[in-house]
Amino acid sequence: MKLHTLLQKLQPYLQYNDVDNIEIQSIENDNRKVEEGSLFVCIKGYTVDGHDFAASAVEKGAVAVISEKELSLKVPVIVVKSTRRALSLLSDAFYGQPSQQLHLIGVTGTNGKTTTTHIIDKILSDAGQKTGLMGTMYTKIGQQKYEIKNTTPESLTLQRTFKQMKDTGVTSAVMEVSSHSLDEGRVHGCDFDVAVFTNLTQDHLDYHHTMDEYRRAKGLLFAQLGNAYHYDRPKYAVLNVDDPASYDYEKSTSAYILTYGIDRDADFRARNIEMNASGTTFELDSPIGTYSLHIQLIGKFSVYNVLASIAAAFASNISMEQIIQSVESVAGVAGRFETVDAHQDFTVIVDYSHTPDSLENALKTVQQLAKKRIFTVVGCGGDRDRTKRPLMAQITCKHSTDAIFTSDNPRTEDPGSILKDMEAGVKNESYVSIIDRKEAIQYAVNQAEPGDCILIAGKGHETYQIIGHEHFDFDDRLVAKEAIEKKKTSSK
Ligand SMILES: CC(=O)N[C@H]1[C@@H](OP(=O)(O)OP(=O)(O)OC[C@H]2O[C@@H](n3ccc(=O)[nH]c3=O)[C@H](O)[C@@H]2O)O[C@H](CO)[C@@H](O)[C@@H]1O[C@H](C)C(=O)N[C@@H](C)C(=O)N[C@H](CCC(=O)O)C(=O)O
Ligand SMILES: Nc1ncnc2c1ncn2[C@@H]1O[C@H](COP(=O)(O)OP(=O)(O)OP(=O)(O)O)[C@@H](O)[C@H]1O
Ligand SMILES: N[C@H](CCC[C@H](N)C(=O)O)C(=O)O
Ligand SMILES: [Mg+2]
Repeated sequence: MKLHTLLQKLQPYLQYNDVDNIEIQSIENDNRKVEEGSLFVCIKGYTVDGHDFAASAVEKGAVAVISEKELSLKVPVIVVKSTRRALSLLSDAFYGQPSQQLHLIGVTGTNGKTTTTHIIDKILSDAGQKTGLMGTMYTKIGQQKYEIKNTTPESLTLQRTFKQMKDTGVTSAVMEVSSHSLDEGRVHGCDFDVAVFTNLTQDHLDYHHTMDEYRRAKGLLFAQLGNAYHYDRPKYAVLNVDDPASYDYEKSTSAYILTYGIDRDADFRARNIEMNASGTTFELDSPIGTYSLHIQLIGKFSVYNVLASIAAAFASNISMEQIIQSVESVAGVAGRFETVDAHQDFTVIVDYSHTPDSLENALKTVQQLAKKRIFTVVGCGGDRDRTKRPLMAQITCKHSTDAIFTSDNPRTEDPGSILKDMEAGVKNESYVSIIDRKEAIQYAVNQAEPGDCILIAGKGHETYQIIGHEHFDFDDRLVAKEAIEKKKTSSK
């Protein structure tokens, strides 16, 4: 593609000299990936400044550079106010605006994004569509899964992935949209058709600093959604009426609104919810009638995720009969309230609750199921929101009989200091702190008696533990199984 054509997408009112004949073969924002013919975009990051790598990018073959300041280089340097924004718009243009050719559903909110995207993906693929999915666990194109670094990748990867989806026949894509990605503008240039809001509770205050800022970041998804009757495709915002942030988002979007909820009246409302160990039943009021559902998922929070998914699928023109058939057959998402079965006589649940709200929801659900003691093994991630640590410790002590604090992913923080931050929230409570997560799980397993329940919270599907900058193999589900086997062997 000609650089001149690309730049017109960026700043159509500006004339560019010396760029007429420059052909761009690729866009890169990492000098290590630059090849002959690349356009290098300098991003001032949180750890390093991409502008420092511009000269090296040119040596490797970059034919032009997008920068936030003048640079003295032997290739044209185009100065823009925000290179992150430029990267999003240029990537969208370079790959032929692929998201406009997909039915794109974005899901944002503190908790439930991964679960909701998976339910929506199942409904759409059961309806015969080839789908794409992007989120915390992986990128999926059809049945093929690819590793992913961020929940929402940066714009270059994102647009390249949309192009790959489009080229392989995907018609609908569903993705998690993190608050970080909205704040950094990774999703500028994405043409969303449906935007879903799950909920807003405390997390990521290390990044956003205040809940107002965090709420504003999530709201950007609804603000960028576009008009209800713009283009030939209607746009929908799917909002949770039981969460007050929805009222802000409703004001910030000009898309059609579909609401869901349990406690308040909504377009999609669940009533008469009944839960047992094998699933949940409820009555669903919808704009086109009332239905009875039995889902295999457990907990009030699961009902919210199912309602959000139903509304998003409805906005995607799937019939209610098809939607209900699909949601009733969803068995669960890996690492989300996943039970570990090693033929033991107590229950072990691995769950990805790593925020105060999700931990409380998970524990309240465990309380409804547990017959006897509840052991909770939980830690808090390092290099992340410190203020959630004492809260998570309080919630653990409040809803468990036995609280066992341990390490999550300490990253570059001292695991002992993270535990101290947790312990500060529960000065008058009883708990045990065991830094080593494997030992903590073994401790809970050794104590558990028939009928007890162990909740291992925080790491869900993760198959690693990050200590320092290194990833070590660690899977709560496997570690719990091994611990159970060890207990059985030692009691023989
Ligand atoms: C704090 C934050 O958001 N960081 C994100 C940010 O990284 P950064 O700004 O620090 O980048 P950097 O490493 O300083 O590099 C700056 C520039 O120099 C370039 N570079 C760098 C080194 C080099 O040798 N050569 C070079 O050219 C880099 O390619 C980059 O363009 O931009 C990167 C690209 O988009 C992200 O991968 C990275 O996410 C890091 C890994 C991260 O941990 N992010 C978390 C906080 C996050 O975004 N989480 C949300 C999920 C949250 C949730 O699920 O609730 C997410 O969407 O993943
Ligand atoms: N709707 C919900 N409301 C509150 N808690 C929920 C909800 N859905 C799931 N949870 C809890 O949050 C945990 C994480 O769920 P999920 O992975 O779907 O969320 P997420 O928003 O994708 O999280 P992340 O921000 O880490 O990507 C689950 O293990 C469960 O304990
Ligand atoms: N998307 C979240 C995941 C947290 C998972 C938890 N295990 C941790 O490491 O804190 C984050 O990056 O903050
Ligand atoms: Mg997720």
